[in-house]
Formats: sequence, C-alpha cells, structure tokens
Amino acid sequence: MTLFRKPIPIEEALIKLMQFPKQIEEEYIELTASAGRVLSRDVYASHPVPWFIRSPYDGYAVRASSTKEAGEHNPIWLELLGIVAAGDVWHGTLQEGQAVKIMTGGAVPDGANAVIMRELTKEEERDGKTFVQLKRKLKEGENISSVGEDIEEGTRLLTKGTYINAGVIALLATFGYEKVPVTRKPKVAIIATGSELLGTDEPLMPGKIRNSNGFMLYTQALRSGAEPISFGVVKDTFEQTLETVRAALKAADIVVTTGGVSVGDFDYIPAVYKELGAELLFNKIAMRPGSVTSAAVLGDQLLFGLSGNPSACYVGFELFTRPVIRTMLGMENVYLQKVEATLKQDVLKANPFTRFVRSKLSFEGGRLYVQPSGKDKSNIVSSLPGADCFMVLPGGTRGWQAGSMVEVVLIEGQDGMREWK
Ligand SMILES: Nc1nc2c(c(=O)[nH]1)N[C@H]1C(S)=C(S)[C@@H](COP(=O)(O)OP(=O)(O)OC[C@H]3O[C@@H](n4cnc5c(N)ncnc54)[C@H](O)[C@@H]3O)O[C@H]1N2
Ligand code: MOO
Repeated sequence: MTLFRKPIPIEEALIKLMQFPKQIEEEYIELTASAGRVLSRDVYASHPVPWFIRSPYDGYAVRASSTKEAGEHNPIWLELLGIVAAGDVWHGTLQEGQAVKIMTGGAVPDGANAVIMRELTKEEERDGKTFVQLKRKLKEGENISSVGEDIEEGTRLLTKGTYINAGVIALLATFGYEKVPVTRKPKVAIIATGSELLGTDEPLMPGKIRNSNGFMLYTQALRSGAEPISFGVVKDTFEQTLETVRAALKAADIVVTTGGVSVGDFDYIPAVYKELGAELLFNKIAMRPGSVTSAAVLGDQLLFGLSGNPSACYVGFELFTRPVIRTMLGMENVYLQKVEATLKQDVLKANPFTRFVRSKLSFEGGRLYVQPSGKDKSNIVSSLPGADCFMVLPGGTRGWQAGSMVEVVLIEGQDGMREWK
C-alpha cells in the first residue's frame, strides 16, 4: 500500500464536495427563538404597510384646501372637532374648515389629507368651541404616511435562505408571524480521536495533552448554524473509532473527526471510511495548514476527517465543513467573504501550497490592514483566539513584504458582533 497522497487544488476539492450536501427539511419555531436561523420559505407582504393612512407627527389633520389662504401674515382658524390618539379611530368625515388633533401613528380621519405639526400652531377657545391657528399653506398629502408607503401588498420581502437578523425579525413581527419557517439545523457529530487526549478536568500526565479541538469544533459548528453533538474522545484503536463513527452516523447529518487522518500507524480514519464503504472524496489538499483534510460520502451523509493539529483542524472546518452546513441550511452565500487588505509586516515564507495564515484586521486612517495573529504552524493553538480572518498566500510564492495588498478571508469579528454570512 502506498502512503503517498497526491494533493489536489482547493477548488477541485470544493467542487467534489459540494455535489453532496443534502437539502434539510423545515420546521416552525417561535419568532423569539428564530434569531440566527435561516428562512425556509419566501415571505410576502400579506397587507400593505402602513395598512391605513397614518400621521407621522403629533399635530392636526386637516383638508389641505382649507389652508390655501393661510400665510405668515394671514393666520387662518380651523374648528377643532376631536382628538385621535395612536390606536384610535375618529368616526366621521372631516369637512372644509375643520381640524382633528392627531398623535404620531394615529389614523388620519376620512376627509383629511394633510397634517400640520403641533409646534406650528396654537389653539384658542371661543364661544365654547376650540379653534386651531395655522400660518402656512399645506399641500395635499403633506405629512401623511400613505397606505403602502413602506411596503406594498404582495411584495416579496424576504427570500428563502435569508439569515434571520433583528431586521428580519422586525419584518416577520410586522406581518404577524408567531411561528417562523426555518431550515432545521444540520446535526454535526464531533469526535476527537487520540489516545493522548485528556478531558479538561484531567491532570496532565506524561505524553498526554488535553482535547482542545473537540471544543473548538463544537463552537465552529454552532457559529456556522449547525447543532453540534459531542461524541467526546476515542482512543486510537480501529474498533473504538469505527464504533463511535457508526454511532455518530446514526445521530447526525455530518460526522466530523479530528486527528488520526494522516499516515501514522495509529491513524485509523482512512481504514474506518473503507470499512464503512464510504466513498473517499479527497485526502490531501494543496493547502497549509490542513493539507490532510479528508472527506468521504456515505449515502446522503458526509464525513470530514480533519487534522489533529489545532490550526489545521480549524482551517479545515472553516474552508470545507462550514460551506456544507450553510448549503444544507439553504443559504446563498456559503463561502467565507473575501476582501483585500494591506499587509502590515513582512510575511516571508516559502509556500509550496496556498497558505491560510491566521490573522487579524485593523483599520488605520480608513485603510484596512492585516497581520498574523500569532505563530504560524499547524500545531499552534495560540494564534487562534485573536484571528478574525485568514490571510491567503498563494502557492508557489515566497510570501509578501509589508505594504503589499493581500487577499483575506473573513471569519469572525473579535467582538462577536459581525455576522459574516
Ligand atoms: N509522515 C508524515 N507525517 C505527517 C504528515 C505527512 O504527510 N506525512 N502530515 C503532517 C500534517 S501536515 C499534519 S496536519 C498532521 C496530521 O495528523 P493527523 O490529522 O493524523 O492528527 P494526529 O496525528 O492524530 O494529531 C496531530 C497532532 O495534533 C494533536 N491533537 C490531536 N487531536 C487533538 C485534539 N482533539 N486537541 C488538541 N490536539 C490534538 C496530536 O496530539 C498531535 O500532536 O500529520 C503530520 N504528519
Ligand atoms: O495538514 Mo498539515 O496541517 O498541512 O499542516
């Protein structure tokens, strides 16, 4: 058996992989629980917004024609008939020479077609009646929110695949969505393989390290919109690995393992794929870190064999697993967004393969800069917390000097505030 694996370009690996993500069914969930989920249906306006004529100001609703003689030196007086608060309706039809006091959001009475702001008027009592003084002409439709001004009935407002943010929630609430149709979260099983791995509660022992990738992948799956299911740690034995992957396939749509995917004596993932009868899509990609990233397909399920090295594992998930999850969610933009930034410091490293350097962005003088967020080896964990992007250094180069423009793919804002979709 040859251990040599021929690396394939990233694009080729993605083309192979992206034939397989399955479409996930929808479910209805509470509006308040829908933030961060993905719409499974288009949303149409079932009524216009506003659906009745509304006043945008506290003031007086009038007929514009009643004000045509009004001017700075020619005040006119209109008889005040009543008051409409927001939520109320004034029954009757306003005539020439009449006014109704109205609050912001109030329904403009029939017959009225303009509103004057309260500050531009004054009220006066005369002979038991109230009059309102205007010193300016109003145009028909002035200060009126017309029916459908915001949204016309029947408009397609949101398309299936839309990420639900606060604005989407506002729109759904406007149309009375108590329950929202969303795609079910794909279930992603996470298995950390390695006899050297300890739990976070265990003391360090010779030759052992703590499992950090399991927790990291759990978080990456969560922020990609999936439902992670942790299968903990398995020892490097073929039987245990096979048994756990089998159990994970029963519970999840996608199975992600970390470690055991290379050519070591105890790297059992390739053999497990074989035993399961899964079709191997790739097991070597022309990239660093994460060259050992593997994927296989079994029926409608995908298996990812990510590196055990923390940075390689992280990059492998973002570049390959995340777009699969987002495709299953029905999203349109499934890949990480690309921008260009100015390199802040020399990054001089020979790149036989395309290199994804964990990096951080900064703005200075309105310009976007990028620099590595720490050490750049695949077994490094310390550069991950500060990374909000990967700097992409193309294969076949010897790196770049400070001041060069480089391509950057965005991952997550450091303040957790950005929604990279
Ligand atoms: N002869 C060769 N050796 C290696 C090759 C190669 O092509 N030929 N590739 C190297 C590259 S590149 C990588 S990346 C690693 C990938 O190895 P595996 O994915 O099989 O991972 P392991 O050997 O199981 O572990 C690698 C490293 O990571 C640590 N690890 C594993 N799991 C975790 C975890 N859950 N949390 C934290 N750290 C973990 C593990 O202890 C090892 O130190 O192979 C190279 N070798
Ligand atoms: O897959 Mo290894 O991480 O290329 O560095």
